[in-house]
Amino acid sequence: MNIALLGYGKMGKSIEKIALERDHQIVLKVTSETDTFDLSGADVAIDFSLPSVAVKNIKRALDSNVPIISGTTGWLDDYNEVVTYCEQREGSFLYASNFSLGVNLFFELSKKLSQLMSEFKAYHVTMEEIHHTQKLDAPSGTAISLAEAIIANTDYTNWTLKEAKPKEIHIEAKRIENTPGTHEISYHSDIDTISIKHIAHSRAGFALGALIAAEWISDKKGIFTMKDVLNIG
Ligand SMILES: NC(=O)C1=CN([C@@H]2O[C@H](COP(=O)(O)OP(=O)(O)OC[C@H]3O[C@@H](n4cnc5c(N)ncnc54)[C@H](O)[C@@H]3O)[C@@H](O)[C@H]2O)C=CC1
Ligand SMILES: O=C(O)C1=N[C@H](C(=O)O)C[C@H](O)C1
Repeated sequence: MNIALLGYGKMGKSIEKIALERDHQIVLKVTSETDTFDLSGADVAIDFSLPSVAVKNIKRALDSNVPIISGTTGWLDDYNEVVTYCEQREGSFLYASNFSLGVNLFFELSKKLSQLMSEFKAYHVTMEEIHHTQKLDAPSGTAISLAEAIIANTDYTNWTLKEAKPKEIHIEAKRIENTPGTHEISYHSDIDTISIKHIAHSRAGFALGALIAAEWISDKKGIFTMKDVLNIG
């Protein structure tokens, strides 16, 4: 496949490495230095850029009739607008807050745990996410996905980075040098704590998942998630 990389930072470079190993070609690399670009030679576009430019990039790919995968986090207030834009153009679009197989399994594990724990009111849930110090958004997109799924399956109402009131999920966002991404969910009672944790050892899982999604979407039309790609959940 001919791949356009919209964003050629830490993730763009990780994706390029794995794409070449899987016999794909990188036909375009867009960075903050790029003035104009042409997507006509691309079979698929992969956006790992910045929260402030992701929507523009996604719309640009849809305007060019190129299927678009987005992993950029921190822009989801505009998600519904992007879905409508894609539907109007009969395009192909897939967003995932986390492309790694491990985290997508962790999403399922957390959902099941939240359903189980919703019956046991002595426990309250908290979350911790740790990422590298260059990360622009907090909490992580993955933490938001995890929290939203807990809210959908329990009587928690919202998440907060501040001190949690009853029915709120407290998320602690830590920033530590060279940390690719760690997420831990804990259910606390006076007697004990139950925790589940996912630790990314590198960016390879995110990059491989994004490429698998790009290969999968290249001959499809519609709006998708990683559940469609991995056939889980
Ligand atoms: N969904 C997932 O599995 C993952 C998502 N992410 C997210 O991906 C995004 C990028 O992460 P990193 O690569 O670590 O960031 P980074 O800061 O290393 O790279 C960002 C890139 O975007 C480029 N850029 C700036 N303006 C642009 C524009 N107008 N169009 C296209 N590119 C532009 C920058 O020049 C840079 O190359 C973040 O939002 C991060 O949260 C990161 C890892 C995994
Ligand atoms: O910025 C990152 O690095 C990551 N961002 C994603 C997120 O916000 O959840 C996914 C992963 O945790 C790495």
